[in-house]
Amino acid sequence: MDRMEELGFRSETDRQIFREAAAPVELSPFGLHSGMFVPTLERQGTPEQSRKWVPLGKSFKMIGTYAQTELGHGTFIRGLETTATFDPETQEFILDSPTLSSIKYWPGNVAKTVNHCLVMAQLYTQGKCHGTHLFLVQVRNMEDHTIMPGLEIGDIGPKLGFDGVDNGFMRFNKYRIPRMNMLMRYAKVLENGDYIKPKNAKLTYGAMVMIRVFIVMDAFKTLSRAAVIAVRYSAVRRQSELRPGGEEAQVMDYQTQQYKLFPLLATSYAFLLAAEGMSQIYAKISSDIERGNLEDMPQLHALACGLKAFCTWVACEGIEVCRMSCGGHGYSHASGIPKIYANIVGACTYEGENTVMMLQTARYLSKCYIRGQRGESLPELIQYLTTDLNVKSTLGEDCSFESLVAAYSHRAARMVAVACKLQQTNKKKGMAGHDAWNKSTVPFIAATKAHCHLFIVRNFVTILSQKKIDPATHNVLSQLCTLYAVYGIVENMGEFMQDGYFNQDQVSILNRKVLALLEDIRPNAVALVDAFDYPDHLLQSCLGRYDGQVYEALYEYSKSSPLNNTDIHSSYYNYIRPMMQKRSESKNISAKL
Ligand SMILES: CCCCCCCCCCCCCCCCC/C=C/C(=O)SCCNC(=O)CCNC(=O)[C@H](O)C(C)(C)COP(=O)(O)OP(=O)(O)OC[C@H]1O[C@@H](n2cnc3c(N)ncnc32)[C@H](O)[C@@H]1OP(=O)(O)O
Ligand SMILES: Cc1cc2nc3c(=O)[nH]c(=O)nc-3n(C[C@H](O)[C@H](O)[C@H](O)COP(=O)(O)OP(=O)(O)OC[C@H]3O[C@@H](n4cnc5c(N)ncnc54)[C@H](O)[C@@H]3O)c2cc1C
Repeated sequence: MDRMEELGFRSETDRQIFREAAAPVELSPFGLHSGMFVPTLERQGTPEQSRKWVPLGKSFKMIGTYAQTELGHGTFIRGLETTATFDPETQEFILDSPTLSSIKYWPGNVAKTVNHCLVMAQLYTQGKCHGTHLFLVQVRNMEDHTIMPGLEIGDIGPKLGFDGVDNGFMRFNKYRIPRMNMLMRYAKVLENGDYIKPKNAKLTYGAMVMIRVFIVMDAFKTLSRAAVIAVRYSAVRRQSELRPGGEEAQVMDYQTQQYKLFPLLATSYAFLLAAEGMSQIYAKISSDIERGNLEDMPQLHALACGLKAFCTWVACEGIEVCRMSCGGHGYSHASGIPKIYANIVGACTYEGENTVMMLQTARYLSKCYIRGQRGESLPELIQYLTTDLNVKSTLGEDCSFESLVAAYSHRAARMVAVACKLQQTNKKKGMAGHDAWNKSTVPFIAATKAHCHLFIVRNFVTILSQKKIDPATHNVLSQLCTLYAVYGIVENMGEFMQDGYFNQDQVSILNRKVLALLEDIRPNAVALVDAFDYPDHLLQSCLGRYDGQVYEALYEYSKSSPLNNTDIHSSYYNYIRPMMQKRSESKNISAKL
């Protein structure tokens, strides 16, 4: 922290980049403090509360996290069981974990690091429950870091990844906090216990929306790092004869290797631009919300949920492809890829389990579809829902951006319509609304993925058509954008072809185009990953080193393995030799084999 002050890093984004450089591939134990705890104090506290607590958070006098999930509930926030009951006599809230399943479980850095938490709890006052609200809770003594009386806190144990984060459990036993520790920007409890409700109960969920937006950028960061490693390694690795009798080929010259990696390279660029676009939309709508204009809150929620789920699912699948494309060395921690995967795959679960998030977006699409059918106006990003589904593709050999965006719009509009019609049919069959919904959620998930895919393709195309980029760079980026879109069609052809939108000739054009683009991109592949400019220190990879000295690095890495500290390991003396001796004694086996 002091070093960041010395270097004059003021913006949180710069500080985040510094933290990543200082502790590459490990997640900082202060990520949640800076990424959730402090921003939530700023956005959900009253001006007075923010003025009091935010400086303490930013100076790390107060170190916090976001404690919402419980043993029994993570997804269903309204089902959380931790209670915060107002006591007007003492002007305090009494926090309690009334059941085993109500124990807070998973909150990052709660086990050993933080001294405060933002706790999501069911608010009770005057004998009535007003739903979940956020409370600032001191959990450790500020002098000696001991756990405050009335709390049980511990670590939840080893996880798939996230080793830098001490995810913990926390149990409240009638734990008292001051009334003014409830974040009261939107909802309030007055001294007499009266509850003042917020303009919208979901304003309390704002911290999660913000992090979901950040996670879209994380999906880019992690996928692009894996792509850098895999593409650089594919340029260095020579294996097998491409031409009989010739020298062993760079594995990057195999068409299959290109088909594995170049679409992921294109996806990395697409996700970077999508993350930037999502952040701009978030900045605009969240500032409207802060000014009390909640009109676009549903659109922001839906977009953040959908992109967070879509991008993390695709990134995690892509990182695995990158790992496997590096053969055996990809499976070693020396490659750097397993750690990337282990740390990001949790994002398919945290900040909203992906399926649940997709269904939130689907719910929004369902409502928009109905509005569109009534001829009501729709937000710009959703207007494609009124696309004329009788129109067929005009795609030609050039696979123009316009024809590609039209294809993605048609596919998404068609699939949303299919899901909505199933929902409506279910209702007409006499199903209750919730059953009609549940029995159409599989097609809604598919439709929502198509919706997100359209957003990313359209965003990529829009930026290429709007930004001033030198012709040579524009040409390469256009190749990547076309590859991203054409590859997405080829890999999901059934969804594009179900209503005959493409004819057979157009399908052949697309299959030829994707292979031609691999050849177009091959000469620039290494330059395109170098352009991300990740230093070796950040990649922590023997395979993805900028200098390409892979085998030297692997050899040094292996020699540094702790198992090599001694020639003979203690297990020989403790287990192997006694076993061998026992065998030879019992079966007169000659010691000289
Ligand atoms: C300032 C710069 C800082 C930079 C610093 C660097 C930061 C870098 C960070 C990047 C990476 C971060 C790493 C993170 C590490 C891991 C940390 C993990 C933390 C957590 O996991 S915290 C816990 C997260 N938990 C969840 O997300 C729970 C998910 N569940 C829910 O959100 C809700 O339960 C629900 C949405 C699924 C359902 O809610 P509910 O039942 O109440 O609502 P309904 O489905 O019935 O819908 C009712 C209507 O409410 C709308 N709605 C719901 N949610 C929202 C929302 N959030 N906003 C707006 N509107 C919302 C629905 O759309 C419904 O509306 P309708 O009109 O009635 O349809
Ligand atoms: C690495 C990591 C870090 C975390 N950090 C934090 C933290 O700092 N703070 C915090 O509070 N929490 C944290 N969490 C907890 C996280 O937020 C929850 O695990 C997450 O919200 C998912 O909730 P759940 O565990 O209840 O999953 P569940 O919802 O129980 O998921 C189980 C299955 O049920 C399905 N399902 C659930 N509801 C529905 C539905 N309505 N429709 C269809 N299917 C449904 C899901 O799709 C899933 O397949 C973290 C979790 C992880 C993995």
